[in-house]
Amino acid sequence: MERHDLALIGFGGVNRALAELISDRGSALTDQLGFELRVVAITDLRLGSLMQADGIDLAQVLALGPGASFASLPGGHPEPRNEVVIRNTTADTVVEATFTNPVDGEPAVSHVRWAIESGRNVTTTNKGPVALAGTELRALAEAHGVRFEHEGAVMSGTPVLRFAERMFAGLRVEGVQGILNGTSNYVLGRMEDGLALADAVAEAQQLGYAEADPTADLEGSDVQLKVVILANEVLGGSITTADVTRRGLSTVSAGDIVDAAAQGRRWKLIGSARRDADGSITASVEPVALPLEHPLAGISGPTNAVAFDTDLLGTVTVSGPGAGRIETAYALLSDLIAIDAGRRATVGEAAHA
Ligand SMILES: NC(=O)C1=CN([C@@H]2O[C@H](COP(=O)(O)OP(=O)(O)OC[C@H]3O[C@@H](n4cnc5c(N)ncnc54)[C@H](OP(=O)(O)O)[C@@H]3O)[C@@H](O)[C@H]2O)C=CC1
Ligand SMILES: N[C@@H](CC=O)C(=O)O
Repeated sequence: MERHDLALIGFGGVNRALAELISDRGSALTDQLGFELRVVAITDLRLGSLMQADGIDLAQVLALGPGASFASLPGGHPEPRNEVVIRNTTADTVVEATFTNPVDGEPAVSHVRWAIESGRNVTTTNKGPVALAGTELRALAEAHGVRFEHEGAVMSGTPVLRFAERMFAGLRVEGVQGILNGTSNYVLGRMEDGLALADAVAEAQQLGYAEADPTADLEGSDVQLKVVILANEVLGGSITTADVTRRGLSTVSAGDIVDAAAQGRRWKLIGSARRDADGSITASVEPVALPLEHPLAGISGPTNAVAFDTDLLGTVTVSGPGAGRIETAYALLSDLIAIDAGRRATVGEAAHA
């Protein structure tokens, strides 16, 4: 049985959910996938770092209480030492799930770069490296013969990037429009129910939907990153966040939400990108009061949806979870499946050469 050894960078909601999945499902998951997953390193800001080449006992680390440190375990250290761990781990694949920095993507961009430079595959749910350094990191991965996978960077575990790459290969996508942030969509819905903004945000944090700084969710910078990723990967653009105009939810009051409901409308934070006649891309993030009959008006809670405008099929809409710890851990699993499929294809090609 083939095995992938993993180094988890960041041990918050998403990477913990991946560890739980591996630990709880055990051999049933191995049988289902046709390969084994083993965690050999973990780093985290608070817990420090842990390297055990024979495999970490995930049940043991998942049971560590508040204030615990990896320093008390064999192979443990009180500091994360990300660069030391990433460059020296026995893992073949680095799983990056630290916080998304919407300004320059750091420290995650460096984590991904170190992993690729040291010949390791990367899977990440972190939007920073993909949106802000995607071109560089993809080229680096190709040069080093490793994979850079990031399905969870848009719409969490809903496999929208791979869907677009594979299913739209023979047509032209002219534009995308969607609800691309679970937290803000959840918050808007709860405010329609009469909850105060702060209470709705606290619920979204508790449920594991929100960013470390939820301002990124509410004020649209998280959606700005996702629009950049969709524009560059699906529309073939090369835009940056500076090319995406942005207005967030602070421009919508509780009164506006009540008024919209009375008029048969619902506020949604809409991200969009469109290829213009001259080939350039126009992109934006803004709250829009959609009429109830609009296809995106019924997308509620942490669910997201993206509508692709295509030349041959008209509009194709994909909806599904846009946030959540387990849902996002599934995105990492789907990346690991893609990494394993790539490895098998390479082995197969070598055997036929
Ligand atoms: N949760 C979701 O629904 C989704 C999340 N994502 C993305 O996935 C990533 C992880 O999300 P999530 O798990 O929810 O976030 P969390 O904040 O729960 O987890 C991030 C973890 O990384 C740790 N960390 C921060 N900086 C470092 C560092 N330099 N070195 C080591 N560890 C570090 C944090 O420590 P500390 O808490 O001490 O800061 C925390 O434990 C984020 O980039 C997020 O944007 C993407 C799609 C959906
Ligand atoms: N905070 C984000 C998580 C996924 O990217 C969101 O709420 O959508």
